[in-house]
Amino acid sequence: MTASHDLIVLGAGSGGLATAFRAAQHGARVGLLDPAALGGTCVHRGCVPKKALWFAAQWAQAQQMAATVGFALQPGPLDWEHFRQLRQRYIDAIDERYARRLQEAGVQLLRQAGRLVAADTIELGDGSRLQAAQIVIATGARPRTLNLPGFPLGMVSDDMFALQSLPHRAAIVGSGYVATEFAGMLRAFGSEVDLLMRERLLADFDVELTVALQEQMQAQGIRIRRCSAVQAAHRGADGILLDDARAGACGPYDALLWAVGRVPNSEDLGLAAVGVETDEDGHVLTDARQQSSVAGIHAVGDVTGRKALTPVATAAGRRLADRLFGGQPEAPLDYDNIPSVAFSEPPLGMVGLTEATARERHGDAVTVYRRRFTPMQWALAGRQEQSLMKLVCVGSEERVLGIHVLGPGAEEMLQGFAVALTLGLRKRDLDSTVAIHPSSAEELLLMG
Ligand SMILES: Cc1cc2nc3c(=O)[nH]c(=O)nc-3n(C[C@H](O)[C@H](O)[C@H](O)COP(=O)(O)OP(=O)(O)OC[C@H]3O[C@@H](n4cnc5c(N)ncnc54)[C@H](O)[C@@H]3O)c2cc1C
Ligand SMILES: NC(=O)c1ccc[n+]([C@@H]2O[C@H](COP(=O)([O-])OP(=O)(O)OC[C@H]3O[C@@H](n4cnc5c(N)ncnc54)[C@H](O)[C@@H]3O)[C@@H](O)[C@H]2O)c1
Repeated sequence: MTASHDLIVLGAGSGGLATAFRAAQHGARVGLLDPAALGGTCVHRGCVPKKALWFAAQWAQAQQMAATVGFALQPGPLDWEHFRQLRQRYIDAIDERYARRLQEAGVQLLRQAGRLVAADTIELGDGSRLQAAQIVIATGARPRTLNLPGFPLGMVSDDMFALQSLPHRAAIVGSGYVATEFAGMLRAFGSEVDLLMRERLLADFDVELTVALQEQMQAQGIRIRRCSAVQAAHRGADGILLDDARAGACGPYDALLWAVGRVPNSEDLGLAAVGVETDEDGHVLTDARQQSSVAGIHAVGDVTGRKALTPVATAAGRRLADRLFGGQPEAPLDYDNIPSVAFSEPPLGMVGLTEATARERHGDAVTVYRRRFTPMQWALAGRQEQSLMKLVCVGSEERVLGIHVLGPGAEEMLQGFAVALTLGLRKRDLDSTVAIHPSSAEELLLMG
């Protein structure tokens, strides 16, 4: 069989699309397979619909604050179905844009699933075969399900975006990104929210900021049950009930969200038969250049189990395509300096190392600066909560290893600081930069 393509990509989510576009830019003949809508999790079940809901939650709070500061308006509930339709229209337009751009780029799009039958051969759902010297697995991940009684009574994050009305009483199991974000959003819309956490909130973030976030969430009325161990869910006369081995009986609830992590879409890809190694959870094992255990087969994005973020999948795919088809030297992704924001209420962002990781690596050479303050817009509206910012530095030069921000604006503020940190930012660079005033971001320049 002669090669039909130079590159075949399985999955048209963030990672697959980025790889396909970049490879086509370099002149490669690219085949892109996906049986589902273009854009994958991020566009249809992740970042985009989530951020739309988060904006709506911000507007719900802005209504309250506007009324407090003297606007003659009566804060009202969100017309959930109207907003869902607006959101869907926005998402449909993204899907259409991708289809048009793929055509313009000369990428052959096949709306089918594929699986490996040899190191250079993909079999499609209809039994036809494609061949290419380079294959990229970008099949993403899906919500984890738990094998416990009554699990189907609850929803996973995908289902949250199809909800037709706001649940009055909601339980959320988990303490990662999805749990924290939905807890904040549902509470902002007026739901009663119980958050049942097995581990600490947002375990990848600096503990000092997650403790501050947890306190603010509790002050907003979110009931947090720590060290939870949910064993079963069942339906009672007035809603869903949970059996928690530590917290006891919980509920009743109108809605239950299992936010207990994600598992890779790798089991139907024929990986074992061609020798592609996976870890015990099914993530495709890759080296720093996205290469799997089989020459010519690569993987990017959530299926690899590395940081499961859209820009990471995109960056990995682009670098891989540059290396394979652009003749560019290897530039492995620096996983230490990936900025990330949890769209909690308020948002929590970080780039670089937490204080704990910095101390593990550098011991007493670490210096920490922090600042707590009430943002002006909150103070005006009578809110007492404080923003918390933290710089983690190392050595006599005080190179900045980590920047952490909890508070309004964190989600926009951190991107520029992430550039500086990547370029080797030192504390004195912040000291000598002229601030923008009045702003929250200037506090990062005024520490110490
Ligand atoms: C609720 C939620 C909110 C999130 N919010 C954010 C956020 O704010 N910021 C952020 O950076 N990240 C966020 N993420 C994470 C982000 O969505 C993922 O990291 C990103 O979508 C991963 O991209 P991917 O290309 O690896 O996989 P995906 O986007 O999942 O794409 C995989 C694609 O592969 C296809 N596929 C599967 N099997 C096959 C097959 N055999 N053949 C062909 N195609 C196949 C699927 O149909 C899918 O379209 C969020 C995730 C969730 C769940
Ligand atoms: N803002 C963002 O960038 C954003 C938002 C959402 C998701 N994401 C990405 O998607 C990934 C998945 O998010 P997630 O929140 O589903 O996963 P996560 O890995 O962030 O958190 C999983 C949570 O599930 C809990 N858990 C696991 N098994 C459990 C059990 N049996 N009982 C109770 N709790 C259990 C863990 O304690 C943890 O709190 C994230 O890691 C992140 O990379 C990013």
